[in-house]
Amino acid sequence: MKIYTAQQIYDADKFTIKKQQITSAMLMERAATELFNWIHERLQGAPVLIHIFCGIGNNGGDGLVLARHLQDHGYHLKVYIVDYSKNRSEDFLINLERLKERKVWPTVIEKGSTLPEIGNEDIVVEAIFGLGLSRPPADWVLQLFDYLNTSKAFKVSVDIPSGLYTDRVTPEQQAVEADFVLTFQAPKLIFFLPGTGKYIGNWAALDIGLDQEFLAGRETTYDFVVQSELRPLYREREKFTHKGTYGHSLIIGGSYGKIGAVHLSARACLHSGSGLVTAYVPSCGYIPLQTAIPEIMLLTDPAEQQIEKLEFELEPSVIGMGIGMGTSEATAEAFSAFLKRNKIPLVLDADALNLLSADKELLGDIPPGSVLTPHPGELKRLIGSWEDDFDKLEKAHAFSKKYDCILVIKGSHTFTIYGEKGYINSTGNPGMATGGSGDVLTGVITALIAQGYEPLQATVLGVFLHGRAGDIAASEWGYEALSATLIIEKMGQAFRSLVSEPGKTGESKGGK
Ligand SMILES: NC(=O)C1=CN([C@@H]2O[C@H](COP(=O)(O)OP(=O)(O)OC[C@H]3O[C@@H](n4cnc5c(N)ncnc54)[C@H](OP(=O)(O)O)[C@@H]3O)[C@@H](O)[C@H]2O)[C@@H](O)CC1
Ligand SMILES: [K+]
Repeated sequence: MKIYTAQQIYDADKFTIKKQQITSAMLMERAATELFNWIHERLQGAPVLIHIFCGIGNNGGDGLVLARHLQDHGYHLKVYIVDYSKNRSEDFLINLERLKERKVWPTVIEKGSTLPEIGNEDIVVEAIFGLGLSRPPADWVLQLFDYLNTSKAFKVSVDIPSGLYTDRVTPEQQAVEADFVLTFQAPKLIFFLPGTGKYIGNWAALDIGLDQEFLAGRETTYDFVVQSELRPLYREREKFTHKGTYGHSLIIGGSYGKIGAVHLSARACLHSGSGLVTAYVPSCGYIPLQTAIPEIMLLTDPAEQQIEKLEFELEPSVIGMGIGMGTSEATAEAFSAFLKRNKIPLVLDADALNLLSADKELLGDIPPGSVLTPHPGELKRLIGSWEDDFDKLEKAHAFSKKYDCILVIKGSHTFTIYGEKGYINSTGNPGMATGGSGDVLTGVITALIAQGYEPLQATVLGVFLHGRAGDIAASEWGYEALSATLIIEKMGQAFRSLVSEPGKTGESKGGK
């Protein structure tokens, strides 16, 4: 699902109006009717009080159309005009008249107005600012946002939470904290970034009939990856194949006290379809791993407690490395010498990333197309600190281009960055913020590369499947009890869900 910029949406809006020979007021009618349908389907005429706060632009116009439909269907409502500018849009004015024709007279809220009482059981719909916010709102408007935020009423934002920009974060950012955002046509990038996503409890994208051909022809930087896009990538197994068909993964890592990380990664790799899995660990890992996972093979470093040599004859299809490896001087030396010799594709995680951050010259030695999977702390060490999420993305793209690597920015919505493009994951849940979850992801991506998926496909698919497995596990265990082992146990179901379940599109969890 492409993520369009505000300008691309405005362009699609104009194009659609021209091609379909409709007026902009008709498009607004269509958009706001979708809003109404969505709300009406859920409320079914319930006698709840709905407060609709409208701005004076087209976002406010949407609010007015919604108010008219709600009125026509007998809902209880109070409508307010947040009068932050005298520059009313044409379609706002048209719909204000239409509302007045129905004897609904909105209350004007301006600087110094007493704000309306909002009951805990009421519903607030806010259509104050949409894509058009271009400068900081006046203080009294910010106070209104605060007032809405302190209310316990369920808050729905139209298109985006008022106060958020679509292309930047400001340090003093103040916005409506929406329980639900009903957004037009496609989700916006800010829904998925930690700094702005926290204003969005949940969201749904409403199809307002913008021209599909025009939209499909737009180049976008980001894609919100949904199941229907991944299904064609998935390669079903054929009958006359053998374990050699599905590659040989080598998982390198572990140190005294952290052999479990390799256990998780290797087991995840095994359960994600790698034909063969070998682990390379310090000697102390031999017995526990051999006992715990009989399906894998083991190579051991001559050193007992940490990796110090990193030499082996094996020629695997791909290597996943760094998990639980430690960053001692001896390990760092072995790692650096290994990178100079190695030509095999790499998936680098944890301490491999920390060693790369400590000696950035090593980045020149990683094979092109390698996958790096940092969590936020590791990312900061790799690309340097950032001012806000937009700055972070810019730095991540630059890093990916400079070292020709795939960067996985782990988070509530994991971003996979490769060159100019970014892929936003749609699966996963807060229960997955647990030790070992990242080790599992490394194993999953490694397994997919071993099976012949291109590294970028393997990463995007692996991140999705890892999150899906976590979602399946969470539905059984809840967030608190979720563990990395439970995620691995659901990998099979995650793969199966790709082919057996219709993909959910257009609606998702937010960042709260
Ligand atoms: N495109 C589509 O596909 C469709 C779009 N639709 C809807 O239109 C919405 C976009 O509407 P919009 O462009 O009129 O902008 P909106 O967010 O209502 O802001 C109003 C105006 O406020 C102004 N302004 C800005 N900052 C300010 C500030 N701090 N303090 C004071 N004033 C400020 C600024 O005008 P300015 O003063 O800069 O001339 C701005 O234009 C979109 O989110 C969606 O809901 C649907 O109806 C149909 C399909
Ligand atoms: K809004």
